[in-house]
Amino acid sequence: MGARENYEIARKSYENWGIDVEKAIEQLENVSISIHCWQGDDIEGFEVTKRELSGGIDVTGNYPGKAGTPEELRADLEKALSLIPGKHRVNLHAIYAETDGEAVERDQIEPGHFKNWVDWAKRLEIGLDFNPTLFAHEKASDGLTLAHPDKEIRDFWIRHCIQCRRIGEYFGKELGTPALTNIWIPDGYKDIPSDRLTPRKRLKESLDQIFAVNIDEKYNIDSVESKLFGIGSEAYVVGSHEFYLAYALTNDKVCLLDTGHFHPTEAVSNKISSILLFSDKLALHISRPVRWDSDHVVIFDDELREIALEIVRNDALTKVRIGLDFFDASINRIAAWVIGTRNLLKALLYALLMPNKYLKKLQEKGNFTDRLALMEEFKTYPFGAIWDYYCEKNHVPTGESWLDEVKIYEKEVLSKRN
Ligand SMILES: C[C@H](O)[C@H](O)[C@@H](O)C(=O)CO
Ligand SMILES: [Mn+2]
Repeated sequence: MGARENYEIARKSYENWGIDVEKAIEQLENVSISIHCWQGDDIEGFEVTKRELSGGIDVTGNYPGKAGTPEELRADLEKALSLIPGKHRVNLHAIYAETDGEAVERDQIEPGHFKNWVDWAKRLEIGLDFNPTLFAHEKASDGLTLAHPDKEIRDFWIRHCIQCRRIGEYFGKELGTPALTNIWIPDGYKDIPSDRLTPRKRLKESLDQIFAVNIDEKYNIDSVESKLFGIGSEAYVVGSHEFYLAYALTNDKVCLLDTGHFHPTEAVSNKISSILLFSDKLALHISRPVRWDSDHVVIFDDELREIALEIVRNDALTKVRIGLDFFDASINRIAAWVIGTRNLLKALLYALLMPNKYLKKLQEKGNFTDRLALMEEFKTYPFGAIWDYYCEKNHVPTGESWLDEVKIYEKEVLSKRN
């Protein structure tokens, strides 16, 4: 039986529950995932002055074929994008600037250093998102940046973040879709602090200065990303969840939740409805923490489906900017992007194909038996046939056949790199 016939049969099973499969497909086609460029080169970037990764994050593995130039990274991203259904965005970091061999300090970077990325995005008709890089730098060597006691260091990073917002604005203007410029900082302490408040006051003041520069939200949207702990900041992180949630809500900024930045038993899916009740915007970094913020490739697990369900059930597909954030150097890096992004899209399709309205009604009536029974039965509905049809409709390989293309690319391109 062909994919089309399988799809028709599957569609009927969903339609028996009043689910409009064509509409679900249409909704998914409008979702743009922000795909992080840093999976492609283990967060090395292209700065002329090469620096070690720091900031309490780490990439492990040494799978061959890593992108070493902007051209290679763009080619790898293009390969990955060709295997993922739909139109997506690419998320850049400041360290991916192209400065023509000249060492440019981070507080001096400019939109022009990202012209090649913008030209590339124009050709692909995709949007770009952005992040200042407040790690892997001598001015962040003690693990403090925007909350640093030294004003000179704080000012350096404030200037960097302002420049990054201008770069985001440039992306938005050139590409016709607002960039999300996300601030994440590593600031924290390894051991129990004697004063938690003062660094937080400094971070608040630094953010106020960064956002005092007026940039039209038509072009650039600002988000702030919290964290629970990092390597070397186990006891205290200045930009905690409570800090940034309060900051975002009181300053009309977007709160960004990274799924690896909470206690291991805490679920980000459970936070989405609460935030959306008080804000009309939210951003996510979907990752997979394994025992800690390990940034494993996203898999089709319970929490991913639950996050997708929360976005769909609450009609929030247009309110939530969904991004990915993982970096695994132990497997083919293009496969990592494809696996993670396809899984996220699968989870959204799964959520769109649930009888969400009916399930809500069951809960309101207190019929928890039917609620549980249906939620479980839908796990084995013929979802795979709808997914295959979706891939076919969007001209990308179905099932695992995309892997053959990655293998060919590995043989013809990656294996020839130094
Ligand atoms: C490289 C990213 O900006 C970084 O992963 C950040 O988003 C983060 O999640 C740090 O743990
Ligand atoms: Mn993140």
